[in-house]
Amino acid sequence: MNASGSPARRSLPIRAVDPVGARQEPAPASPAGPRPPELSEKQQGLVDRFGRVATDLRISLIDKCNLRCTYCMPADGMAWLPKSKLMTAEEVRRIVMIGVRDLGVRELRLTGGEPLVRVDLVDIIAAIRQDHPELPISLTTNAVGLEKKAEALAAAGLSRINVSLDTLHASTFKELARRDQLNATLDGVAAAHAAGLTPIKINAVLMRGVNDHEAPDLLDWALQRGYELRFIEQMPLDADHGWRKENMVTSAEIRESLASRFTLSPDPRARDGAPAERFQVARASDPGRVEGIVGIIASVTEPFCTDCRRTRITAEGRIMACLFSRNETDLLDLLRSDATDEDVANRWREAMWGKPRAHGMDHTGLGDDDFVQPDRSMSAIGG
Ligand SMILES: Nc1nc2c(ncn2[C@@H]2O[C@H](COP(=O)(O)OP(=O)(O)OP(=O)(O)O)[C@@H](O)[C@H]2O)c(=O)[nH]1
Ligand SMILES: C[S@@+](CC[C@H](N)C(=O)[O-])C[C@H]1O[C@@H](n2cnc3c(N)ncnc32)[C@H](O)[C@@H]1O
Ligand code: SF4
Ligand code: SF4
Repeated sequence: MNASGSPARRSLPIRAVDPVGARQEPAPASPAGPRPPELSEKQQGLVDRFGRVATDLRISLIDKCNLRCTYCMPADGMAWLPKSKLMTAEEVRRIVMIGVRDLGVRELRLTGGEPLVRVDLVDIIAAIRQDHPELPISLTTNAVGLEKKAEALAAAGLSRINVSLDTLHASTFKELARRDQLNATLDGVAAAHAAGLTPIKINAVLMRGVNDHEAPDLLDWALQRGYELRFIEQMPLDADHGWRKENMVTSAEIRESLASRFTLSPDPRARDGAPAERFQVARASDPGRVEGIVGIIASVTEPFCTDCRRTRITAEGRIMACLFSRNETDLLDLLRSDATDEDVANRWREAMWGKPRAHGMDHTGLGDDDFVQPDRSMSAIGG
């Protein structure tokens, strides 16, 4: 046993990799390819075959949602996981403990589905915070119902939130999210701001002919409130499988639309593995005065997979090494057996070792002929 009372861990062989060089090479033939010399325990993080190291853990707490965004969920007919198949609060806590203590995880994102739908969300956050006083814990949410929960979440130890908001018009919200909840979302964001869950980031997916003309208005709204807006290129992760590359609003188009009112210049801060490319924003009428930051997450036209630092666990406890993985690795069966933390960590390492190079394949190319959309929608993976 070690000092924390857990069974001592064996030293595992993990490939010694050159992150930069490895990214230039073709994908290894198989995840089970030659194994590297032994590294010390501390180096045994979530390393993959391409030298990337996952330090950013994203856990989906629930597959259910109270909205039905067209780019994510179907209008109806989605089968929810039974409660018995969802990770319990204690299981989530244990996974985070293993990730942080043994595998080099440095930040945690809780997502879904809609994480606010999870009744024990505050308790989950409080328990994780108790274990990890310094861990950045963030939440990605649609903010419906956040108005009543923001203070409790902040008190439990949540660090910050990202809120999805695609439009400032009630009718467009109803069309996109198939629910009439714009005001609930706006009230939720304001409450989060008041509770100090900052910096607040706003995620907007632009859909051609629906809300793509709103880009400058959304940015204006976010700047006035001190929020960091990010535009997201739509990815093929909709339950209806209706995504078409030619219909997607591209990063280039978004920048062009913003240029009607704003001047963007690259944010000098290092990107540091973040999906969003950030720009400093000034009004075209006053280009010398930077008013805030806007980000563009161009997963389709400017992929960032070479610097991916993410590891995901779905609500039913499966590791998805990549957002587009078609292979999943079950952790819940281990968690519900008498397996040790070391067994869990080893399975997690193995799963991440086999992480695809990009977009679930050995190359980037959402929408290419050989790209296969995962069966799961974004809501069922954990965005
Ligand atoms: N291709 C790809 N896109 C991702 C991934 N993770 C998140 N995204 C996209 O990025 C969007 C924003 O994600 P968020 O959960 O708000 O957070 P983030 O941008 O990852 O992180 P922060 O900036 O640190 O708050 C998601 O809605 C996805 O569309 C990923 O692993 N791969
Ligand atoms: C799946 S949601 C889960 C958390 C929460 N329900 C929310 O909407 O913020 C997480 C993020 O995924 C994004 N998303 C969903 N489907 C997407 C798609 N097809 N392409 C790009 N982003 C998508 C949403 O805009 C949201 O910001
Ligand atoms: S994007 Fe978030 S809010 Fe919209 S349907 Fe998907 S899970 Fe729900
Ligand atoms: S598509 Fe996969 S490899 Fe690329 S950034 Fe997302 S999770 Fe990472």
